[in-house]
Amino acid sequence: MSTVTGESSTMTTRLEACGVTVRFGGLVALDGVDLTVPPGAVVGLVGPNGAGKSTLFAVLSGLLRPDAGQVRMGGEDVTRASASARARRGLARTFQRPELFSGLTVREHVVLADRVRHRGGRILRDLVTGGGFRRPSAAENERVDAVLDALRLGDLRNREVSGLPLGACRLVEVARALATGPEVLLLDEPSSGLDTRETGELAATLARVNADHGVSLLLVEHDVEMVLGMCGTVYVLDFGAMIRSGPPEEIRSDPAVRAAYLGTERPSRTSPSISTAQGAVPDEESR
Ligand SMILES: Nc1ncnc2c1ncn2[C@@H]1O[C@H](COP(=O)(O)OP(=O)(O)OP(=O)(O)O)[C@@H](O)[C@H]1O
Repeated sequence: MSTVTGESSTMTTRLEACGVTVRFGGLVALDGVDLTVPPGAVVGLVGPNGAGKSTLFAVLSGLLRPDAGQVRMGGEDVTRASASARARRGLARTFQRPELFSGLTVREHVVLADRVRHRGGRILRDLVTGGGFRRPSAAENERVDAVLDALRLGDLRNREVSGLPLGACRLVEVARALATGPEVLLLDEPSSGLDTRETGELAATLARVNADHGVSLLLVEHDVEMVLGMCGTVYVLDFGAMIRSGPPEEIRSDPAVRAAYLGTERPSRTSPSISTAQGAVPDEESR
């Protein structure tokens, strides 16, 4: 990406996809896709079923290497960097189905993440020697409590995560991610399985995390309303192509976006296996 003066603007972005193409056999799942996550931004990625959202998420998080194009962090090419190498550079993620350790408490999840950040490779030695389970130091307690309080998880801190409601498990994942000190947090379908009230609460919490910690957020979501409500910039994928990006008010009224969601005026298909679009972009009147 260049400015009109030809000066590269990539140093101002935390995470970037540049011309990313992914093919699965004859199917073009992503076709030269661009996406930018600036510092402190809340960015959303939406699209009908089969549009390529999960594929782009996998490329950005380092689980899938693209056939063409680049992924950059802070302007540096990380396309060939592993997921763990990207994590060390400040990328964290949550999962559609929370990946937590059932025997550990909420607090222990965050303590472990804090130790990964502050003790680095020594945590492996600690786990072998039993040091990983030592009592947290005063400094660790202070940092962990700050994260738990930020996510309003204080009352649940000593509860084992097994048995917690899904909404709380999602917050534990976010807390664990925050404790690693990320610059960018990728959220994979954060509203999945939550009801309207829980989704609203989660959106408010994420907005607070973004405002208070300056962490850039990228949400990949089926819940278009959640994305339009909380993101400053929304990207819309359809059939592997980025058909629009812009502020929510533009996206909401864009004819191409509405057509993509309503399944009309579709571009020609690259594969007959692509499923029918579901859901619709809500208009202002129906909100
Ligand atoms: N491993 C794979 N092998 C072959 N085709 C794949 C593979 N993964 C995804 N696809 C295809 O790539 C296209 C994009 O899939 P992807 O899962 O990225 O879409 P999506 O937008 O996340 O869809 P959904 O909203 O339904 O989760 C689809 O046509 C899908 O069938």
